[in-house]
Amino acid sequence: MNITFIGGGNMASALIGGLIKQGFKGASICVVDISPENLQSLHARYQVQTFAELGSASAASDVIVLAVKPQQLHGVAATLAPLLQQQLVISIAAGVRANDLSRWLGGYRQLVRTMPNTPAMVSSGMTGLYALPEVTTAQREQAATVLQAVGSTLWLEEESQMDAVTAVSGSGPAYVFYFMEAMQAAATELGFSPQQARTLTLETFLGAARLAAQSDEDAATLRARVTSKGGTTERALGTMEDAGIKASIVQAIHAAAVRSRELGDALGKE
Ligand SMILES: NC(=O)C1=CN([C@@H]2O[C@H](COP(=O)(O)OP(=O)(O)OC[C@H]3O[C@@H](n4cnc5c(N)ncnc54)[C@H](OP(=O)(O)O)[C@@H]3O)[C@@H](O)[C@H]2O)C=CC1
Ligand SMILES: O=C(O)[C@@H]1CCC=N1
Repeated sequence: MNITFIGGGNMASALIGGLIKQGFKGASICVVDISPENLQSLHARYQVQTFAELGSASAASDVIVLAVKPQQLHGVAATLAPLLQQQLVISIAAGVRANDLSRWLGGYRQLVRTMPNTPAMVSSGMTGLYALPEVTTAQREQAATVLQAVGSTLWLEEESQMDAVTAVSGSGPAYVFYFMEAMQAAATELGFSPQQARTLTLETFLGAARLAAQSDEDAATLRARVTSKGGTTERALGTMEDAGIKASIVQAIHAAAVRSRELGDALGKE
């Protein structure tokens, strides 16, 4: 399978890194980006083919992944439209609805909208997928092959669910990193070196995530198992509850979903 990425930024580089790790050859991946630095760095890291602009050579792939910012997608789609024949188009852009993108592509319907996340780079991605009704079973499998190569996938029946996927797992790694930053800052304040603070924090996240993944018990039960009566965890969690942290996280994720819908509404007017 030959894949062209249009846009070679953060998310494209995470997906390409994951694909290469899974055995995809750099030579079968093309990247089109307007930034020469991005192209040089991707070529140096993964030996992918690079193009400064989209032309018939770069669009001749089996799969075209649209990996530019949502606000850049309309312009890219207009350039791509005349080059489309039977390639499967996969969009990873937040907010942009499949029917709007299809309209920008001159009515092209072989289109799967997805929402991956950056852990794809280490084969631990989580991707939501939604296919237009015209997408064939073979094309759905093709899309799943690309995204399953870099992690887990979830097909959505309703495109509106994509706003929630974006808010939970698309943006989610950033929430986890934010929590990690706070834990590392606390560990440093409590006397550890930055390296020690990183190890303590990372191993705790990895261990807790593995435990949760392998356990039959839900997160609340696992949390209760750490929380001894009158102990240290109880004091920490009480402090977090008093500060309304859980409610804030829930509110933040709702805000992200609203932003995804807003992007879709605004760009849908173009
Ligand atoms: N980052 C993430 O965790 C995730 C991002 N996404 C989605 O992925 C998409 C890309 O995000 P991200 O990688 O973070 O963004 P980046 O800005 O890092 O990458 C986009 C790249 O596309 C380039 N570009 C702009 N216009 C063109 C063009 N006409 N032709 C080719 N390349 C172009 C940009 O250049 P320049 O910077 O000069 O404009 C930039 O290098 C977005 O739509 C986002 O919603 C989805 C899931 C997760
Ligand atoms: O922040 C964003 O808009 C993109 C979509 C999900 C993660 N990053």
